[in-house]
Amino acid sequence: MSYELLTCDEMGRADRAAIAGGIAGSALMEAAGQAVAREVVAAFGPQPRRVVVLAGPGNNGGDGWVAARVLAEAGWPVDILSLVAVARLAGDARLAADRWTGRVLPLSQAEDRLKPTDSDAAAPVVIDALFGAGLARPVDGEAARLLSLVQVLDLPVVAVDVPSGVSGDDGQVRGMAVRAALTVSFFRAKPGHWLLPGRDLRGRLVIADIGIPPAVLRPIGPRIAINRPPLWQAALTAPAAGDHKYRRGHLVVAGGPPETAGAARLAAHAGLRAGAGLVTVACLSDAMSIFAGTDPAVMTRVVPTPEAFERMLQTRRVAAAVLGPGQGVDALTRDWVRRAIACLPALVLDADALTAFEDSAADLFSQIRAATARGARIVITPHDGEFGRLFPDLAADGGTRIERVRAAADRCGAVVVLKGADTVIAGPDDAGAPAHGRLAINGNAPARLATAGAGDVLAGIAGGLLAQGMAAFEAAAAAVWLHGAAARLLPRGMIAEDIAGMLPRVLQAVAPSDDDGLDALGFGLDGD
Ligand SMILES: NC(=O)C1=CN([C@@H]2O[C@H](COP(=O)(O)OP(=O)(O)OC[C@H]3O[C@@H](n4cnc5c(N)ncnc54)[C@H](OP(=O)(O)O)[C@@H]3O)[C@@H](O)[C@H]2O)[C@@H](O)CC1
Ligand SMILES: Nc1ncnc2c1ncn2[C@@H]1O[C@H](COP(=O)(O)OP(=O)(O)O)[C@@H](O)[C@H]1O
Ligand SMILES: [K+]
Repeated sequence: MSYELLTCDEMGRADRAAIAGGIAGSALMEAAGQAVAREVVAAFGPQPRRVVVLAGPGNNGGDGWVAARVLAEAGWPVDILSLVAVARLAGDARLAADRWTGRVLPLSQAEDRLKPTDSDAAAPVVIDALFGAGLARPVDGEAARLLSLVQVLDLPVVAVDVPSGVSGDDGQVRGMAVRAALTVSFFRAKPGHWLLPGRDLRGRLVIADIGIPPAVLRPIGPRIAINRPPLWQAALTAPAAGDHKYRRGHLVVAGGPPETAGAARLAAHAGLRAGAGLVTVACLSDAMSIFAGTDPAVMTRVVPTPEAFERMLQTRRVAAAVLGPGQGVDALTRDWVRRAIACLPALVLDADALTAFEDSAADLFSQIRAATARGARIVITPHDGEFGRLFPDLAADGGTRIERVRAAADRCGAVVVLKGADTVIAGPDDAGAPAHGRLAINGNAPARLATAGAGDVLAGIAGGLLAQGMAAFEAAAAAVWLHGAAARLLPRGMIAEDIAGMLPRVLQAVAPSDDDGLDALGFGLDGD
């Protein structure tokens, strides 16, 4: 199983390298089209069913012509609607079209042929081979008309490479796209298969081997990956015989005022579950009874002044801290954050610890940079709203989600976890920094995680992993995946408090260095 994701440009380079290495482009296209046909048969066969191929002007269309021929040879009734005349096709796509011996329907017959007829046992299957990696502008005109017909008729769609109109680079829809039941792509998946709305529109994803040798990736050096355990599994620490609780890592969670104390409680509990040896909530005296009276394994320490907080961080063998959940958007939070950054080896800044710097983001970033320069591991975990407060220019006009998170990590020097349904984790592109420009897209989080406090749990998990010494990028990516996996084990109706309780099962499953343990959870590594 491969975890790298290739941008359309990187995929093109892989393609060209394979061709330069002696594999004919037409052979790659043949393999791609055959894979599409094979998946159509597997999903909709074995009884032949009427198929309509929508073929575009480039190589994506070429794959469609090959699939059409292979299906027709297997006895499936196939029609082709081509966006351009065959005479206008070039290269491998032209070769593929020239091998088609059936009819090519004029676009004026599209509606007639797409509509289910009385003689159809089932609605026709549409192979969407209009545009793939070469999508250059919004889909409009005839292509949009064809896709609208498919959408209105609600036909089952198999997309070649990506649903036409979805950008392989960022999952955004340019113009229009229709939802596929199945997408067959080649060699490696693309970021657009995993970022919304592309992830939603692509349906089930099959990545077919079309004979491109993996060695072509070496000079390309892909830096985007789907967030899966092999990315960080080796960095998880297991309790060792000689451990005591301080050696496993002391995590401090900043506790806020009584009315929002639940957030820090969730984070503290999750930090313990993630494996911190001990967790202390630091708070003012008015909240002490709340923190002390709840989670028996979590300790509480009253720190009446910022100086007392700093002294505690310096004298209690603190390995990491989580600041922000329910802490309050005020000068006191800023003060605690500055002191924690200045003296701790590892830190998660979430929620209020980010919002409190809305008007002084540059100040926060310069402190983070100074700390990471001396080796501190810092993770920030904004949702889109918090991200917009710290990076208003990037949020307003920062390109794709990937580009935005990358630019944010470069600017602030921390590992950035941009939370959402398709959480993205990015490390800064500093030469020599351990995270050096790496980026992971998470795909395992169920929508039921959109519940109050889920983010506090995530911050606690990340803090617990940092406290055990994990590198920042690995800890952040692992936390996001473990959080999603834990939620997936819970039924609808789950609330934030339930998540940490599933961590033992999830951690047990990912502890081995192979993937076998994951099967025990009841969900495999494929698809999502
Ligand atoms: N890489 C690999 O390893 C392999 C890749 N393979 C396949 O190749 C696909 C990439 O092929 P590709 O580069 O020819 O691009 P493709 O997606 O066909 O689009 C380009 C054409 O569409 C046109 N066009 C674009 N946008 C448009 C719009 N909105 N509205 C109208 N027209 C628009 C554009 O026109 P132009 O911009 O030139 O005017 C051009 O004619 C890839 O997705 C995969 O399926 C396989 O064969 C096996 C190996
Ligand atoms: N639709 C969704 N699908 C999957 N995960 C989601 C979805 N919505 C939110 N999440 C996840 O739930 C958590 C919510 O965090 P956050 O926005 O900070 O909420 P809170 O402050 O209430 O804890 C994040 O980890 C986010 O990635
Ligand atoms: K397509």
